[in-house]
Amino acid sequence: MAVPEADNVRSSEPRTTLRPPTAEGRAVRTAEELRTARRKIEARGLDFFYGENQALHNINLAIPERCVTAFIGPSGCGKSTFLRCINRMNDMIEGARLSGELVFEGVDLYAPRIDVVQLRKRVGMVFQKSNPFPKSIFDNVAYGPRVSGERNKATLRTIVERSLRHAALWDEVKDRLKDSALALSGGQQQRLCIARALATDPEVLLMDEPASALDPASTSRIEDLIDELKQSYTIVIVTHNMQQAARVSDQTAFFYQGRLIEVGPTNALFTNPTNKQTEDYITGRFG
Ligand SMILES: Nc1ncnc2c1ncn2[C@@H]1O[C@H](COP(=O)(O)OP(=O)(O)OP(=O)(O)O)[C@@H](O)[C@H]1O
Repeated sequence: MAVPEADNVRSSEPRTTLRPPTAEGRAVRTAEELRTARRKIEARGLDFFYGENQALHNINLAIPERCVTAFIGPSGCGKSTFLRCINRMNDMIEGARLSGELVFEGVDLYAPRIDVVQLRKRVGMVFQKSNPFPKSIFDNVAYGPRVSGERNKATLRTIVERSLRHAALWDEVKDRLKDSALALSGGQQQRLCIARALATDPEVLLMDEPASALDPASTSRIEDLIDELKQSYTIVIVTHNMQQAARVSDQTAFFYQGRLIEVGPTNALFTNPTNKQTEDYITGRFG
């Protein structure tokens, strides 16, 4: 079955055949490029616990710089938990505990001297449900820089325009920056949230099912945007939509029951998985 061009296939749809990704029009990194890319983030023997419950087991995974890495796997397998380890969002959960190493640019993210506020500036996050603040479009994007102490109006205007352009939203909103962000469509709100995440000039963008609440046209725009953004940012995306993973990512990691079962170049993983569980999942035998 061919991959539909701009659909929004839900995980509940039957997946009956192995589908190669449509690389058409997208700058997919080759296996060699992935292999030689700088390792932006690397998990080494990472275990993660919610109290007594171990959610991640001995994860060893390198995330290459300026590439898109997709996390796939059935519900509850630990994709979001791992994503949230990268910006230490799990820190806020009582009883949560991590062991092993999670290295960002050569530094262990869980070392005692790490400044978590600084880390979250370098690692932006976009959630499944767009969550603009009940403020103007401008103030949403300017929020992060203002919190960081930026007061110069001209600088803020420059940052807002640059971020909205990067998020492919500028042309749609440039004449109504003072309007409420809540008046934007769902797809526009999600791109606004991406602009807000970009405004603090992060190096990494974490996206937890960023398009799952969007219509097909908005989904397609977000996917195009991801493809553009990877020229400048390292992107990690959690998705239930395997066709989306195939379309947007360079590397795919398959998780199952808290374990990383297989990781590899997306094209290879979808066309020729080395692990039986991966094959069963991507062909829809479970999930
Ligand atoms: N805040 C939490 N407190 C306790 N347990 C949690 C918490 N968040 C997740 N878990 C548990 O950790 C395991 C992994 O959950 P996680 O949300 O990371 O999986 P997932 O693969 O992202 O799932 P989904 O695709 O449904 O979002 C599950 O057993 C889940 O119940």
